[in-house]
Amino acid sequence: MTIARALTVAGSDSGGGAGIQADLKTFQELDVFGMTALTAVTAQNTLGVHGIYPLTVEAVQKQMDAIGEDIGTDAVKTGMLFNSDIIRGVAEKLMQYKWEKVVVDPVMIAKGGSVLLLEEAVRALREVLMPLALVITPNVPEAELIAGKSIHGLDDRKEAARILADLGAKNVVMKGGHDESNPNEVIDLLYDGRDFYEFSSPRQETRHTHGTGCTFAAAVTAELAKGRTVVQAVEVAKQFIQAAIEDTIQLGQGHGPTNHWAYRRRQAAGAGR
Ligand SMILES: Nc1ncnc2c1ncn2[C@@H]1O[C@H](COP(=O)(O)OP(=O)(O)O)[C@@H](O)[C@H]1O
Ligand SMILES: Cc1ncc(COP(=O)(O)O)c(N)n1
Repeated sequence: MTIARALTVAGSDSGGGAGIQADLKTFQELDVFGMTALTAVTAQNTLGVHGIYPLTVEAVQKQMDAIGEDIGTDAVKTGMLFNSDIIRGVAEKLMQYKWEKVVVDPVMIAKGGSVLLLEEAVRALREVLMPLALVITPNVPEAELIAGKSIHGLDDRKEAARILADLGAKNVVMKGGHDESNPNEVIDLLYDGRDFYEFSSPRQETRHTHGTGCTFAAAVTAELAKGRTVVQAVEVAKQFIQAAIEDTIQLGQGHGPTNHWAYRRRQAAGAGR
């Protein structure tokens, strides 16, 4: 039996809702063999980030070497990279192993406001990592910072997506969770350098959105690993995150995690009908 493989290069969330943990759960649910290269350990729960312990560049690169020299991977996702040294080290390994299906989730700030990417690292993200991205998945505040442009509504998002594509990302998925110009739906916007595609879903009234960005990008990565096109991968990822947000699980006292089982359970229920 052959199985699609995906590697996530990201931070650990002890609370299990975001970071490496969200990525692995999502890979597993989408039938992809998940592997990890940790960049930082966070002490985190639904109430916030209580400690950040970055790893050395050597430790990050050694983990990527361990995968590159043996198992190999069909796709790679990057999440929390924390500083410019780690970004440069990761970029070096992506090039060395010629990993081309690279999904960059430019994680910057946790939902509670904690900084997951130092300010000094934004330039490296823009100059070194973005040109290696097959897909970049910023939320609106991240897109504003990278593009250097404030965003209010869909037209601004389109313009910012063009700026990000000019910086080298082959596909830009600008997620719509933070776009409050539309109270009823959440539109994730894909720009492939030529055309725009909109993926819309009803906006859910919930505070349980911890790890939504990680989960969405991990689903894109898993589908790319299986050989889907970018448009197909985003389509599945949108359904995956919508199910994960709708079928709430009640954990913790703050911004709770999403339900990583929901998509598969819905598929199984649909198949049984
Ligand atoms: N309230 C919501 N209702 C439905 N989908 C949402 C909601 N908030 C976020 N999403 C979805 O979750 C994913 C992450 O969105 P977003 O909040 O923009 O990014 P991040 O989690 O990185 O801040 C996107 O696919 C978006 O469509
Ligand atoms: C280790 C880690 N990585 C990423 C996020 C961002 O989470 P979100 O998907 O909610 O933006 C997080 N809170 N912790």
